[in-house]
Amino acid sequence: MEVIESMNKYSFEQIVFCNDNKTGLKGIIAIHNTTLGPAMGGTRIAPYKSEEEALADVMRLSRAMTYKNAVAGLYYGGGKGVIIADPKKDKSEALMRAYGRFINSLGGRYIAGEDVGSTEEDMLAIRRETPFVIGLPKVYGGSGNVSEPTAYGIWKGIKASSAHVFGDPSLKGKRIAIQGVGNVGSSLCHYLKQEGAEIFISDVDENKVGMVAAQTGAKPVVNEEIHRLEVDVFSPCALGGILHDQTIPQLKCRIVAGAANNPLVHEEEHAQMLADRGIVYVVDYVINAGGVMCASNELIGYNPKRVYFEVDNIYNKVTEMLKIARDKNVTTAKAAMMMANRRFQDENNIPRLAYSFKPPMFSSPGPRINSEE
Ligand SMILES: NC(=O)C1=CN([C@@H]2O[C@H](COP(=O)(O)OP(=O)(O)OC[C@H]3O[C@@H](n4cnc5c(N)ncnc54)[C@H](O)[C@@H]3O)[C@@H](O)[C@H]2O)C=CC1
Ligand SMILES: O=C(O)CCC(=O)C(=O)O
Repeated sequence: MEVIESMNKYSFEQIVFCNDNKTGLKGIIAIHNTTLGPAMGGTRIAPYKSEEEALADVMRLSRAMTYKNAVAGLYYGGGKGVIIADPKKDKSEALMRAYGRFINSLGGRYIAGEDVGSTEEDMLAIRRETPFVIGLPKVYGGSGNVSEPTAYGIWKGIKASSAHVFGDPSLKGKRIAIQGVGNVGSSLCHYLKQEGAEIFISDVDENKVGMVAAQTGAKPVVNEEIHRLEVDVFSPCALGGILHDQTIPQLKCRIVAGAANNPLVHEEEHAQMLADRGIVYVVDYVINAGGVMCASNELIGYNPKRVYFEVDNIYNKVTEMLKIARDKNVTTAKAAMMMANRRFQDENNIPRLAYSFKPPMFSSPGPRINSEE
């Protein structure tokens, strides 16, 4: 892959490759755009098969953060990090701290948070090296696990899309299929259960399916079949890249709305394909902003009441996106991009907060790191 060529094509500002022989850290930080403020986004830890795969993932995730933060009304730009490692086997505090030192060297241009494979404890390890991290445990003044407000936002977004498609936001009796019952998917099930929806779930991890089914009454489905179910809403809450030329024709739903980042393999082309089939696609970065809205609150003093008040607004953002798409006869992907671009125009004359953010260094002694350090 021609890296700078590719940065140029998608208007990336900076990509940082991180290597630390001592701890085995191999990471990439992609800063897409800092027009609205410092780049903010989670760090994903995954056993990528190649550097190319990791680079492609971090670039795509990073771009989505630019638009997510913009549509959410946050004063942050878009960035993301990836660490090439198996989170179950290869993670250590020393490795996370080495990564934290790379983040620190960027002087606040990138603020890290959690993503798939990283935890609150990992954010705490990073915090020992840099103030430019969010998603800390609650006992350290952080917002804790942000999956709960993410799920709340997904629930609200599904209700908004239901109002648009069926003329009623109520999900009572609606059939909803959720692919992936990890942190967000399982929490979403609880909201849907409260409302009396009929829930279908799948996951590659059978134990999670069993547990969530027992707690919520959701019906387990074979993972390969979940997207083919005849339902009102298909909610992808696992990993991205699951909707493409083969799977889109198999869908039998009216709405696609879930947490997974980048569920479409090709954003525009597959958004069009869904629209052509009469399926309403709720753009990932509009509906799944609850996590970053919550975690970024830490920088102004975490307040759960304010978080839920702000995340509630996802209902209005989804409604607005669907209205733009209908009124202008464009895909929802284009409509969401229009909303993000309007934000960039609105902010053009506002002085940047970007690099004035300097929280104090972390003072707790915390756990010891291993003797290698
Ligand atoms: N946690 C959050 O606050 C946010 C999460 N997201 C996105 O939402 C998605 C879910 O996030 P989390 O629940 O936090 O992750 P998680 O790792 O807790 O859960 C993901 C679940 O998907 C399952 N899974 C993995 N591959 C699968 C496959 N091919 N088919 C079915 N199930 C599969 C896993 O076993 C796991 O249970 C991710 O794409 C993440 O990037 C987006 C915004 C915020
Ligand atoms: O929750 C965070 O801190 C990061 C948010 C993020 O990376 C995402 O929304 O995909």
